[in-house]
Amino acid sequence: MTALITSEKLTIHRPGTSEPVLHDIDFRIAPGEIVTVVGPNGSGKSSLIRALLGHMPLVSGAITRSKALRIGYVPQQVQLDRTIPMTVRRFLSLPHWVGAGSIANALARTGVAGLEARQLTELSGGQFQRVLLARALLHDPQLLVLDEPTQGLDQPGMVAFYKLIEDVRNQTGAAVLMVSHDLLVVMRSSDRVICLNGHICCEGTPQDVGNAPEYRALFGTEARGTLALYRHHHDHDHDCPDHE
Ligand SMILES: Nc1ncnc2c1ncn2[C@@H]1O[C@H](COP(=O)(O)OP(=O)(O)OP(=O)(O)O)[C@@H](O)[C@H]1O
Repeated sequence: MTALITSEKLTIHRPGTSEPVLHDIDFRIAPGEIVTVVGPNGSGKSSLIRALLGHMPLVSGAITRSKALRIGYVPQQVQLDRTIPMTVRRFLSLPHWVGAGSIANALARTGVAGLEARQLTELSGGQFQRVLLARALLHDPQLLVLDEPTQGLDQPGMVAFYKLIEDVRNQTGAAVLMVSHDLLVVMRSSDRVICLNGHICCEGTPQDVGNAPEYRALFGTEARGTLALYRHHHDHDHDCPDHE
């Protein structure tokens, strides 16, 4: 299948220096795929995202994006002055006007229907992340790029959010490229995981990566055990609503 974005031997430096942040990154994401990038702090996850989006200069290598690719991006840091009054409706209509129907659909799709008139300052962390996701969905993206989308959410909030991402993928067919620290839950909903530390240490299915010595060296064996826990297949019922 034709990839939405590929990179070959991608190398980038820390801005203004000749110090490599990432080197020799071969990457691809296909339509409908959920790919998660994990790695320690400073391992270059956000830099990879920014480079793939064309926001960072390449030192060497090449990036190819499919023609007229529609991307919905939620950056790691959303610069918002939360003291300035702004309704959800207004936020979703910036910088381009968006019709009421599209706003209502996007909010419904992300599980926060009816919040149009609420002030951003009044939203909980989980509601705000869902509003950000709704904003990224407004223009019918083929690729959703989410850099640490569950910051500030508690464990049930994270699990619910990743479930929502899976639902969105299933409903819209959009591919999803995510950066996350939430090893405990994020890998469960991924088709493919890339473990980064300046270069690609290992990649593959969540199970493959969880078993990889490179991954275990970075995150320890406990992460693997937890991953196994989250990947297991249930053949019984119980009362926990977030647990499939
Ligand atoms: N604008 C910048 N100016 C200087 N150095 C930068 C800049 N952006 C990133 N870096 C450096 O590049 C390296 C990779 O940073 P990056 O944010 O990509 O890592 P990360 O894996 O996303 O980290 P985290 O998990 O902490 O978000 C770090 O050493 C960081 O200090």
